[in-house]
Amino acid sequence: MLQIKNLSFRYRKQAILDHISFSAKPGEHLSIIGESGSGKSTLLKLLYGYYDLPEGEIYWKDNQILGPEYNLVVGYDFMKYVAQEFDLMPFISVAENIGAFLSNFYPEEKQKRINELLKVVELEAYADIKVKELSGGQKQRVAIARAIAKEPEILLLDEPFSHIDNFKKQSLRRSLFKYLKDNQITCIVATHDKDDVLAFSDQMIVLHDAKIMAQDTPENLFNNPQNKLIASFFGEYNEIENHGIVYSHQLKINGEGDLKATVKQIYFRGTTYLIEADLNGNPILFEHDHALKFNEEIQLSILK
Ligand SMILES: Nc1ncnc2c1ncn2[C@@H]1O[C@H](COP(=O)(O)OP(=O)(O)OP(=O)(O)O)[C@@H](O)[C@H]1O
Repeated sequence: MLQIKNLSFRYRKQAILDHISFSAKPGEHLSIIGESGSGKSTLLKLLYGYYDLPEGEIYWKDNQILGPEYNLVVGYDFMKYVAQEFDLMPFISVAENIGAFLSNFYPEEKQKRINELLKVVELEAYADIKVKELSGGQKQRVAIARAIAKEPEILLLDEPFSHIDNFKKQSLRRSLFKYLKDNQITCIVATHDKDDVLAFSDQMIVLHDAKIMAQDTPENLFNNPQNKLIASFFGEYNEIENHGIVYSHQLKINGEGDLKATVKQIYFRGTTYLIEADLNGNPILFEHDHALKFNEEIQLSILK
């Protein structure tokens, strides 16, 4: 079990994290979300032992995670951290980077393991290419493969797919997160992307004003967003008098609906159109299966 007890941290005067506590079981997938600057990366660095803790404690099983004051070399063998700036060796190949920390004692085993990792991050075709010749997204995938090469017990991922294009992102995400679950590797992911969370996380933590604003399963937080910050992570939403937070997909055109609005903007979104309408002088957003006309009068009802 990963246990974070009463952790507080500041860089200078401003509190970045203020009495944070949570835990994660072996094999669990936990996401940390929050606005830019809310302390997600700082929290991952603290979990890794990158900084000394002024207050609070972090444990993995019976090991206390300690900072540079106690450890000559930052980090622990059972934990790997993939930062936003991945620290690779540019002049050697993708395969050599991935295998850099694997034992040379059994070369065949090592090659087999490298091939398996190349497959997880879908880089088989790039095995012999030097890392300096890769794009940012390809480098990110090498960094992930290298981090899981020695099967850590915990993997800390900071925006793991931020450099990866949409063509690759979906399948890579499924492949990596399935690999981590199958191998019972605890995974803590700092992310801005709901698609990293919804289908994969066992629990999610929302950081705001240096505190944990909410902690629950993605399903519960999605279904009952307690505030606008949480709703905005999941998608477009409205705040409607007497109804509270209503996602755009929860509004439907209905001749008997009691919300009378006028269409003002239409945005094509692929499977649906996002329509912005005027409701008593305030903008309201809803999804619809086809485009509507500018200034068309409509009636909406809420499906919750
Ligand atoms: N080394 C540092 N020295 C001083 N302040 C720092 C340092 N690193 C981060 N900060 C500040 O701490 C706050 C939290 O930063 P952090 O990188 O943890 O946020 P984040 O939630 O990961 O942001 P993002 O989503 O943009 O990556 C920010 O205000 C940032 O400016």
